[in-house]
Amino acid sequence: MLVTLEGLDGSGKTTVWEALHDTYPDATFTREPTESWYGEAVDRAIADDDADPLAELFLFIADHADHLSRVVRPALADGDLVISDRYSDSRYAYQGATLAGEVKRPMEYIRGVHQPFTHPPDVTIYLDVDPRTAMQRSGATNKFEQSKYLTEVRQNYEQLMEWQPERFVRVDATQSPEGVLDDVEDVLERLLDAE
Ligand SMILES: Nc1ncnc2c1ncn2[C@@H]1O[C@H](COP(=O)(O)OP(=O)(O)O)[C@@H](O)[C@H]1O
Ligand SMILES: Cc1cn([C@H]2C[C@H](O)[C@@H](COP(=O)(O)OP(=O)(O)O)O2)c(=O)[nH]c1=O
Repeated sequence: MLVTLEGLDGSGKTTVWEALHDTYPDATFTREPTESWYGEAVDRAIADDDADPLAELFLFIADHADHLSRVVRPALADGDLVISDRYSDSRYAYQGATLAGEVKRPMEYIRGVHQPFTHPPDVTIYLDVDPRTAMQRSGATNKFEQSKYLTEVRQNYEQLMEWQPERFVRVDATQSPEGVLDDVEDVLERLLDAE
C-alpha cells in the first residue's frame, strides 16, 4: 500500500514521517524531492528564484519517474507499506500555482502528464494548516514559502480533495505534534486493519 503525506511547508509532514519509523519499522520510508542526482537538480531549481517554472516542473517530474522505478514500484512489488513524505500531489498543488498564467488549467495539465506513468497513492494524508502558521513554522526559507503563494497552493490542495475525496484524509495539523501523530496513526491503523 502506498501512503503519502501532503501539506504546506511547515505543516509537520517530516515530523510525522520520522515518528512513523518507530511505529512501522518494516515500512519503506521515502520522500520527494529524492536524494538522487535528479533530486539534487530539483534542489538547484528550488534555490533559483529565476528558474523557469515549466523547466522546474519537468525536473520534479524526472525525479518522480526515477523515484517510481527505483524505490516505489520495487517496494510495492515486495508487498511493503510505502510511506512517502510528499509525492505527486505536491506537483499538482505547487507547480499548479507556479504555472498559473503560463499554461491553461495548470493542475489538469500536470495531472495529465503524470497519468500515463505514475502510481497513484492508495491514501493521502493531508496535514491541514493555514499559510500563516505554516510560514511561522517553516521559517519561510525558500521561494515557495511566501504567504500569497502558499494560499494558492492550499486552494489547489482543496481542489484536489474535492476531485478525489475518497483518496484523501484530512488531519488538523494545527494541533500539538503528539495530537497530529495520534490522528495519523489512527488513520493508518484503520487502513491496515481493513486490508
Ligand atoms: N504540530 C506541530 N505543532 C508545532 N510545531 C510543529 C508541529 N509539527 C512540526 N512542528 C515544527 O514545525 C517545523 C516544521 O516541521 P516539519 O515536520 O519539518 O514540516 P514539513 O515537513 O511539513 O515542512 C519544525 O520545526 C517542527 O518541529
Ligand atoms: C515534491 C515537491 C516539492 N515542492 C516544493 C515544496 C517545498 O517548498 C520544496 C521542498 O520540499 P520539502 O523538502 O519537502 O520541503 P518541506 O519539508 O519544507 O515541506 O519543494 C514542489 O514545489 N513540488 C514538488 O513536487
